[in-house]
Amino acid sequence: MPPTPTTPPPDAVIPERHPQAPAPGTRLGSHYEHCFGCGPQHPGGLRIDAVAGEGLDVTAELTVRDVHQGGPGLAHGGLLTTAMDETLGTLNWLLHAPAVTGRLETDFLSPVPVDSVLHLRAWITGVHGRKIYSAAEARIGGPDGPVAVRAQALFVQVKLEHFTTHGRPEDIEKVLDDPDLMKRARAFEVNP
Ligand SMILES: CCCCCCCCCC(=O)SCCNC(=O)CCNC(=O)[C@H](O)C(C)(C)COP(=O)(O)OP(=O)(O)OC[C@H]1O[C@@H](n2cnc3c(N)ncnc32)[C@H](O)[C@@H]1OP(=O)(O)O
Repeated sequence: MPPTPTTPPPDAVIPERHPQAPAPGTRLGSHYEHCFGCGPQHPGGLRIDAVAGEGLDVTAELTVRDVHQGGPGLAHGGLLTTAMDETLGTLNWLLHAPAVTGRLETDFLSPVPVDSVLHLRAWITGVHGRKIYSAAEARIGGPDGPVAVRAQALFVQVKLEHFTTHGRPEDIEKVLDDPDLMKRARAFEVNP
């Protein structure tokens, strides 16, 4: 496949796990209670709860439900892209720095029927300055099942002010009043 903006440059590095990264096997939970991808307080969200891997990698599972349909009985492509984005986003826990998706490329290799259990895996492919390169795949039915979706991403590390500057003021206020709503902010408050 030819290089794209999500292909790490030759001088990108594979960093060490951050000393405060969650231990392998740790459930990473939600970075924000109302996040569509992972938030337990979101009424219709995906509630992805990734698990830290041994290296710079994570795994997660998602059961495709009726409400995720695009075509009859099949998962919507945007829904699948969201699941990839969220799983890739949890890699930032391993580097212990907030980052947002700058670019996300998704390849849909096969249709994903409703009721499928998707086994998601994401891993870091390189870091270059503030740019974090990563890749992910979703397999149907098990960790060794057929690959249905592949993705490559470029996340850009940002300061927490990214959220306080750009977010809707009432939501920011709620987080400031109750930092438990945003696990990431709390983590950095405790471990700056
Ligand atoms: C609290 C933790 C939250 C974690 C959530 C993770 C899960 C959810 C994932 C998401 O849904 S995040 C939400 C969707 N993404 C966004 O809303 C991001 C919107 N975009 C921005 O805010 C800015 O464009 C961005 C922060 C990504 C970059 O702006 P900056 O002004 O900080 O940086 P700059 O534009 O100088 O770019 C920095 C580098 O990244 C490169 N870059 C940025 N965007 C790019 C892009 N789209 N494609 C390729 N390269 C890109 C850029 O070329 C440059 O490369 P160099 O350092 O080599 O010069």
